[in-house]
Amino acid sequence: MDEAKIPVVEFPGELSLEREKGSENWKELCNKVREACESHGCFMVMYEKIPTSLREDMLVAMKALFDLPEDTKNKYQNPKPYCSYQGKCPVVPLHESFGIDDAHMLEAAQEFTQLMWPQGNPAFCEILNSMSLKMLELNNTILEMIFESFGMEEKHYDELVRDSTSIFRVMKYRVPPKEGENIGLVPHTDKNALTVLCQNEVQGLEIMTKQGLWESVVVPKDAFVIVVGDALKAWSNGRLVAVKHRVVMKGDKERYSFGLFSMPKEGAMIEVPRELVDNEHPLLYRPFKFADYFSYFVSNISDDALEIYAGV
Ligand SMILES: O=C(O)CCC(=O)C(=O)O
Ligand SMILES: [Fe+2]
Repeated sequence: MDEAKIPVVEFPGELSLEREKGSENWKELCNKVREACESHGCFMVMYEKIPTSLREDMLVAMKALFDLPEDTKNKYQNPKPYCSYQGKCPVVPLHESFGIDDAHMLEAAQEFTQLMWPQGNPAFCEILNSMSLKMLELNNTILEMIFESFGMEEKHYDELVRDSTSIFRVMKYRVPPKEGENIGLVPHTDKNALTVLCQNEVQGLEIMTKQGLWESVVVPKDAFVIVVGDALKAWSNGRLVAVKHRVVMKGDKERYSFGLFSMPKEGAMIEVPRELVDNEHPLLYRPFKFADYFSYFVSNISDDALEIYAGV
């Protein structure tokens, strides 16, 4: 299998949004980000504002979480689809995950930690909370860059960020059997707006090219992978690509990954801004409530859910 050549964008260490905004460097960076979302629907970011030590702490903390007894992990139930603890799902037997709402808010991180460790685990809570906060900041920065590059009014960005919520997912993929199933996560597009992913050193993420071929994404140790989801694809009138991806396990090491999934709030509408419709880009999606689309997807799992549900 070929290795995917997805763009790598370096965010300068001193990237301070307020200071850099409007500068030529900043504009160049914004264009790079948008172009990557248009051509590939994903890219990698080197982002020094999340220190290596925090990433390492997160991976150690996650291992302890997944090492808890099955009964304890099963206590985590969340009414949102795909968020409750998922252990032995027959479709993806190697996959285990938790989806935690708004873990960047201290109370949410505390509540989750308390459920898993009734005797307390302040270190876990602190790591979970600060990692999700920093990943949410990165997510919002990238959204802002996309808006800037489209030359759109700031009010759109404000609306999008104000009307969004996030889920922090922690995932473990078991070592595959020598012979037999090695799929870690089935092919899908993310339904949310934008995803920021991070993983341990075990590779396995694959993306589908526009030609329909699978390519492996080799993620460098310090990189974050950014993935465009259906909500952003629809909002951008199809200009940004919601890339199809999956996880395939090989070798004899467990894979751990975690991701920040930002998405429109309950009740929020996705509507293509007028600026993104013209003769060359006729309107592709009608306005719709994200939550309704998500419910539609959950009950009609289909690769073309977005086109069927919101296509004009
Ligand atoms: O584990 C990964 O790297 C990818 C996870 C993913 O695609 C998802 O949870 O939607
Ligand atoms: Fe995904």
